[in-house]
Amino acid sequence: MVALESTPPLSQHYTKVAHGRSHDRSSQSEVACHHDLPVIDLAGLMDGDEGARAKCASEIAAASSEWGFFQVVNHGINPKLLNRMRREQIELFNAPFSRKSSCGILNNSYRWGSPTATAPDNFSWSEAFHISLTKISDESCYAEFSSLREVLVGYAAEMQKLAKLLAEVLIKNLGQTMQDFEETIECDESTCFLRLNRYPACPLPAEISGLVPHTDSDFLTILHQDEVGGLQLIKDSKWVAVKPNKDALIVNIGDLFQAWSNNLYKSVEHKVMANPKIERFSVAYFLCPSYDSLIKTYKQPSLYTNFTFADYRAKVQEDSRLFGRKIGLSRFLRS
Ligand SMILES: O=C(O)CCC(=O)C(=O)O
Ligand SMILES: [Fe+2]
Repeated sequence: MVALESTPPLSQHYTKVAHGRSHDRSSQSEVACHHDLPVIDLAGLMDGDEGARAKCASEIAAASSEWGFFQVVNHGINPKLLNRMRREQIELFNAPFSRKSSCGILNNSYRWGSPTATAPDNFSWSEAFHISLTKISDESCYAEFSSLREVLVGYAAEMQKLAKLLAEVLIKNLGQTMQDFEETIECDESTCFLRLNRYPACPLPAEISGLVPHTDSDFLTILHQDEVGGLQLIKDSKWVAVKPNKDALIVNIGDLFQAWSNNLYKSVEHKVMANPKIERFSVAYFLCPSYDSLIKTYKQPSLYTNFTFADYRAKVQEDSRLFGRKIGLSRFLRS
């Protein structure tokens, strides 16, 4: 009963977008390979000797170039915090749809379906709170969900620490110092985002994606997924399914690191398959700079023009409005 009234009217919206067109999703429904995504033990980075740190750093750099995606274990984030976040997330999504869409909580961050979708293949069967972290300690953000505040604040702080640690490894691997990076990039907790995702069970999983193929518009993302599975990423032009690992967090490179590293690190397309029976939850932390931060490649000649994060977001929003999807980094390639 609760599930019924908490789920947004995805079916009605999908029907409108599809206009009775059947959707050829043959390229997406082909069976995904089951290569294992690299698993990197961060213990060496946190408290190892110089040799262990260097080995771990080179594994992170290699996975960022070859895969653009990897898993981390011994990441230092307390599993109790991860579990509490999941419980709070479920409670929040279980609220009635009318409440979620009207109460303005979490800085008006509730989204569902794909408002800009112009065709079935850019429709996502999911709902999310896409939360700017600027005001998350304000009590006024939480309405009746007051117990979410402490968990969200703690979760964002831990994710920020881990994301900064990984970013530092990737910057140093380019031969730069953090000072070089911070000359044009301002990146702290207030400029980042957390996204709570719910993928309700979907009656047409062969036709509709849980989340359509995309790359992330950030430096890097840290994802905590549940045991259901469904995340897939492109590797060597094939979709690879990520097997859930309860001890691991998933890290992926975003567009800004691909530009900064002049394509050494890869921001790869990923998507979530819809599930006909079971709902799925995930939480993503996006390491983003301030809007006026200048993204410039670490070395010349640069493949990309210099752009601010505000320029990037504006282009993504414009393309989504005009074409129903993001075009991304190729918009900033030098001609
Ligand atoms: O839920 C997932 O597994 C992926 C989420 C994702 O890619 C995103 O929020 O950008
Ligand atoms: Fe993503």
